[in-house]
Amino acid sequence: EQSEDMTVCRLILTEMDKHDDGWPFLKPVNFKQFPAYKKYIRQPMDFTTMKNKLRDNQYKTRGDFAADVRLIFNNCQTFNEDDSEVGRAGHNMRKFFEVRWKQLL
Ligand SMILES: Cc1ncccc1N[C@H]1CCCS(=O)(=O)C1
Repeated sequence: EQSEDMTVCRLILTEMDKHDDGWPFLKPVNFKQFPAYKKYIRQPMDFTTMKNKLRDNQYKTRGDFAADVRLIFNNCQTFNEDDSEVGRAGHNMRKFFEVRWKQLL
């Protein structure tokens, strides 16, 4: 059911927003703080942008939603060393998402 699908998406996004390791992904990366980011990351994404897209009904399927979540963590791996605060948070949050995503299938 379409609306139930979006309920699951909203639930997972809320859980990721509250997760201890979610802090690097709450808001768009600041290009002033990270000038190289704009050059290397073609499609930035973050939890607040996703919340707004959900609100504006911009996700038609669960797949569309999952693609944006995976974009966040793929961008994180592209820009951050695995052995860094943000890099580790990204790996932890990706794992959290994928496990939760399957549980709520
Ligand atoms: C996800 C990400 N990728 C690359 C650089 C930075 C970030 N996140 C930042 C978000 C604001 C707080 S911070 O500046 O410590 C980390």
